Amino acid sequence: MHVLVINAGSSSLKYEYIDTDTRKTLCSGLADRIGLPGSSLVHRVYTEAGTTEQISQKNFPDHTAAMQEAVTLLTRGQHPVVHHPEAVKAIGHRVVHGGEAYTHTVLINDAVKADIRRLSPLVPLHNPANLQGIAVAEAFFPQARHIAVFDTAFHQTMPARAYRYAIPNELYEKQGIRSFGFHGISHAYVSREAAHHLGNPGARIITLHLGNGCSMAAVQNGRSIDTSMGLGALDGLIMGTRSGQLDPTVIFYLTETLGYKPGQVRHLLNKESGLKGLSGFSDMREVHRAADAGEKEARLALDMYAYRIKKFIGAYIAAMNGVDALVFTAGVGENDAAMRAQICSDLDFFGIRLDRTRNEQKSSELREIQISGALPLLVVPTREELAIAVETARLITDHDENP
Ligand SMILES: Nc1ncnc2c1ncn2[C@@H]1O[C@H](COP(=O)(O)OP(=O)(O)O)[C@@H](O)[C@H]1O
Ligand SMILES: CC(=O)OP(=O)(O)O
Ligand SMILES: [Mg+2]
Repeated sequence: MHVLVINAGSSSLKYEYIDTDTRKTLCSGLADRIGLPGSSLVHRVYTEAGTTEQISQKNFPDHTAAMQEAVTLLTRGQHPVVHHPEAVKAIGHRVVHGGEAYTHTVLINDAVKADIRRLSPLVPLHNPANLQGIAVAEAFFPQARHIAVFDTAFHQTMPARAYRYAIPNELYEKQGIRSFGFHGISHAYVSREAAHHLGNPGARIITLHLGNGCSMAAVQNGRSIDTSMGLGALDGLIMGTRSGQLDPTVIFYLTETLGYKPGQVRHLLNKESGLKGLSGFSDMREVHRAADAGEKEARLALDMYAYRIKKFIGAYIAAMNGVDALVFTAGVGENDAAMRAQICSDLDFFGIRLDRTRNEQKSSELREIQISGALPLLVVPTREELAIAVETARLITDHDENP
């Protein structure tokens, strides 16, 4: 089946057109800086002959304008991939928050959209953008079936002892306040690839998704049993611009003593914190450059980032009474050998011992980076879009076979 996958962010729109039978991406695109000056769309088409790239430097005032351009390039670009928008029959959308109701992929209808909207305050950077992506795609592809694949769904297997907060019961029972966890599409995909590689479906795996947003998961028997994000996508690890875990007292102090408004606190913790708050840079490559140039704040940011991750590794080894593999994925996890080395340093008590040469090698395939005989340390490139496409195709096939 051919599936168009849409991953809408607050100021970006990513898409991939995937053949789920061959697992091949036929074309992909990224529009960024939507609504800002200097927006652009990079559209790539992959053929037997190689990759062609078309860059559109137009200004995209909103996601609709970016999608319009994507449709134009898909149908009438230098290498059209579909001949008419009507040829697109299946569209898979990444939706970040699905709450407790969505443990699986679903066909999008008005009730599903209302639920995604209701959860928006919990993930202000994500669900509103996802809804916009759905609206725009529905307008351009009214004949297609639109499917939501949720970042929260994989973590719905967590036991109550992991997902509950120690606050009065009625806040869970009546208001639904609990931990959900995110990046589930990625944690599920890379843990499955790792278990397959190890030949052990029951493996205890710790997955480290280190991108702009960062989270870890403890996966046992293919099920998430704990994860570092919570009610929203702010808890846990230090991220590009998000704080990760902190004592809630910080929030009371900001609002009650320093006079911050709730919206200012939300902005501070989502957009001005993390690596950016510590070093001035949200992009890990720039933090490294600054640290290498001797900037102490950047060095401390790297130390804090790695230290936080080490503590979660320890926690998840305890949660699973052991571990069979660690899996690094996403932008930092896949590409940043120096950070992987810092995270793995001084964890030999757990059998974690990195091989320097293997760690430095670059590849777009799954690979092992531990010294021989040590705990498997894997780098597994995440393919969230492929995972969304496969889920979308599966749901549509199920529907058609059992209408
Ligand atoms: N070679 C690299 N070395 C270090 N960090 C990298 C490298 N390539 C990408 N990154 C980092 O990966 C992060 C983005 O990860 P990515 O998974 O693409 O994010 P997103 O959450 O937007 O999908 C950025 O902090 C970027 O600096
Ligand atoms: C949930 C989340 O943090 O997603 P992203 O990494 O795409 O921002
Ligand atoms: Mg990502």
